[in-house]
Amino acid sequence: MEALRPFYSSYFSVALSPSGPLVRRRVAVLAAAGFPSHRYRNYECLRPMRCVLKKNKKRRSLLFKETDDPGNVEVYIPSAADDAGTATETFTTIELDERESSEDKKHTIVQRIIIFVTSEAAPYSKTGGLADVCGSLPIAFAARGHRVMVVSPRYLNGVSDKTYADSFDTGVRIKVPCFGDQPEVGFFHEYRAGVDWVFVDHPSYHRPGNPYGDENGAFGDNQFRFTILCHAACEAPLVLPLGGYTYGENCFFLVNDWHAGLVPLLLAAKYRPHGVYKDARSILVIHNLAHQGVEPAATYHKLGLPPDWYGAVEWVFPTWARTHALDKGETVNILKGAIVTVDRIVTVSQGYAWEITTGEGGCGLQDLLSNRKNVLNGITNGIDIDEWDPASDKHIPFHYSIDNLSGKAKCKAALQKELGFAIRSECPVIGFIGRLDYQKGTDLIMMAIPELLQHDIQFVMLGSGDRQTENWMRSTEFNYKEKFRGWVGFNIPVSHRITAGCDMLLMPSRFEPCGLNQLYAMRYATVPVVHKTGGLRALRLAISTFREHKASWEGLMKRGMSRNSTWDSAALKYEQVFKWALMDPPYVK
Ligand SMILES: Nc1ncnc2c1ncn2[C@@H]1O[C@H](COP(=O)(O)OP(=O)(O)O[C@H]2O[C@H](CO)[C@@H](O)[C@H](O)[C@H]2O)[C@@H](O)[C@H]1O
Repeated sequence: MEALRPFYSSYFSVALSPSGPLVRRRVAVLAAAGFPSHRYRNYECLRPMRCVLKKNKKRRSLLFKETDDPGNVEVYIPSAADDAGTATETFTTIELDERESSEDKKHTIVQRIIIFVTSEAAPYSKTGGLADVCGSLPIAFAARGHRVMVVSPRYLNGVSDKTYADSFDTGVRIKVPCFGDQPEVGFFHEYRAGVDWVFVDHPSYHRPGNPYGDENGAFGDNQFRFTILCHAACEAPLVLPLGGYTYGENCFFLVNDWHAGLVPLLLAAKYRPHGVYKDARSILVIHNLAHQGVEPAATYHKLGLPPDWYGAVEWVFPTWARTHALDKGETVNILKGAIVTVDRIVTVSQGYAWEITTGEGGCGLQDLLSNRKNVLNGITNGIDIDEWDPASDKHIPFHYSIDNLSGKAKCKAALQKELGFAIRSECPVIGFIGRLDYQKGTDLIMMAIPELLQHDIQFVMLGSGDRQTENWMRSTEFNYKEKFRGWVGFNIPVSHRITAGCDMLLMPSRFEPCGLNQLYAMRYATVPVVHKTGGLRALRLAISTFREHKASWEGLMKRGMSRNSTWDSAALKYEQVFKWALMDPPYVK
């Protein structure tokens, strides 16, 4: 019996084993045993088997023992009733398929240990595109053979609670030294799609509203909430025995936006002086530079950093940006601290990587970012093609594909009906989905709507955020019942139905680090109209093309649909960045 190990821990010996063929052999055993496919990584060589396994949803534990014979592995597969798994006599010897050993040789990806730190990750928590990226890129990495953990808060607000239902309490509690105290946090865990989803638990994450605020505005203690997230994320790889093994120190931290920005500072100031994380690397992923985590300088001592590290986060606003005569402009800026300590920086498109080094796009940080140009890269986001697929989307009433667009017309009619518009195929339906703020150019829509609604169009707007814009949406709907619907709120199924049912998606963003909605729209044969091509003037051209040049319009729809926006090429580029990060010693030793 001592040779037996429960499946869950053996899984991670699979994942961590440096020996390729052995890894493949054990994974092949899991597949041959009919173990649900989401329990092991999506190695290329298993694809043929996965089709069969998808039907087998039954959860069973699996024990195995190694044999000296390299061709065979003995596995114990208890029946459901027998799940305690104590009998040893039911071992079965499984011979490995030849196909797999030959495929082994092709698998050349270097496995990395990757820790995402993020304030939101879909489907658990979402207010925007950050969640989409942190919900799907980790899965893409895991599918490529990396060991991946995503650390985000466990927000309980009565609405999202059910999304955490499959996570369990690891029982691990740690105290994080910050804010003049030792707040205790717990860790919940779910293993899904090859990724360890780790949820940091603390009472400050349990309240109504979204991750950052409620109807009264941003939460006043966000600095505290994300400081404990960063401390907890640094501890997670060291203290959580996920599947029996901790992730360990030799990892890559992918820190997303300012909420995770304290991580590289903690690695440099708190851990490395004590010999911990000496070989780890951190990569800052900037989704949106407009938010930097700026608070009064007096809050520095709360962050849990040594006093002599103040300079790293110190940020003095220029005189013109100060609010009153006594304001000295002295603040701490978490994102700035990350920029000056992190090993590498990635933005979510190449264009944005350049923009943030300019006065127009740098949000005050352009000089610091320019200084780090040699480690700054842009990698365009991909999209989750399982979640956003018009051929199988569970949120839309009819399905369609590039070969048969008839379902799209039905989705349009269904949307018109749902919104209370006249069901008219010849009338262009234009949509907008997004946060209602300056970045997304919603004020431009507000200015243009009276003129736009002179045309024979139907316009639907889904979004929440700026209170004034929300009120404007309500009153415009009241005044233009036939032509305008304002859906105030955050609703994922509605966003899918709008994406599928509209002819055009309007995105008059002032700046867009990458933008996901245009990628989703194209995949749904919905033509995006964006600011850069002439903004709302381009919309008039789009409307006349829709009406008068049906063949060109269909060509546009199909070209959009056939665009490859999967995560594969982005993941490959991130792997290159990992390689580069290791070529240099840690930026702050
Ligand atoms: N009211 C609502 N109801 C339902 N769903 C809603 C919604 N409002 C927004 N969404 C959804 O939220 C996501 C927003 O994606 P964006 O790319 O516009 O991201 P955002 O600007 O938040 O993030 C930043 O990060 C992303 C990711 O890197 C970058 O693409 C982007 O340019 C950058 O500004 C989409 O999935 C959209 O459908």
